[in-house]
Amino acid sequence: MSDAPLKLPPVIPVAVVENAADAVPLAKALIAGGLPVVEVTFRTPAAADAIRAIRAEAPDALVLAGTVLTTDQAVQAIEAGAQGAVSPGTNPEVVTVFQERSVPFMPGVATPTEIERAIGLGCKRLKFFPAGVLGGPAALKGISAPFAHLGIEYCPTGGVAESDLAAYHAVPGVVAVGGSWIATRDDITSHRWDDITRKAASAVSAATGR
Ligand SMILES: O=C[C@H](O)COP(=O)(O)O
Ligand SMILES: CC(=O)C(=O)O
Repeated sequence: MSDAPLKLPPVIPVAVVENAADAVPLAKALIAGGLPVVEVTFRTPAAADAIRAIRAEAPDALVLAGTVLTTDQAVQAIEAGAQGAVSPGTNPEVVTVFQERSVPFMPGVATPTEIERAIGLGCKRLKFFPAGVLGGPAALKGISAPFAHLGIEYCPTGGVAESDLAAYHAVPGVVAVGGSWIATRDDITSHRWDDITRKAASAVSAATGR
């Protein structure tokens, strides 16, 4: 992220929340699985309210805003209490909003040129997206190698399965890995909280080897 680094758990569940009332049970299900973090994407109108509800009622969870594509969404995310944010790409205006308010932000990158550009904007933690179709851990290892001496950190996301976690975490600079399989849109709308807890615990175990 571009500002003070957040302490991130090894896996970041990426969530699409249709109904803000589902946000707190979702966060509590993840916490119960040992994964006190959720990325609430701005892909639904409920995102800001969902973030606000989690901050108020499940304060043990780290709440990130995801799919922040515009400066308006960046401001909404910050005002709702997001403790960090993520985008699929790098929009300099969005980067500036988060930097001016000292909220950690991970812009998305897919190429060495994009990494250089993000570094030039002052970002030190980057989302590698969409990691799977870009070539997975081997691609991230190769693309990130020339920047290793700069201490750039990565959160690969997109097309990740639990079975990939160990390989991604073995890539230098990887601090967390994101994915939607732990709490799918359907899991959330169907209130499958026990399934989410189980998948969160399994992901932590796969990522940490414990
Ligand atoms: O960052 C957001 C992505 O949609 C997560 O990708 P995924 O659904 O392939 O896990
Ligand atoms: C895909 C992605 O990076 C996001 O939704 O934030």
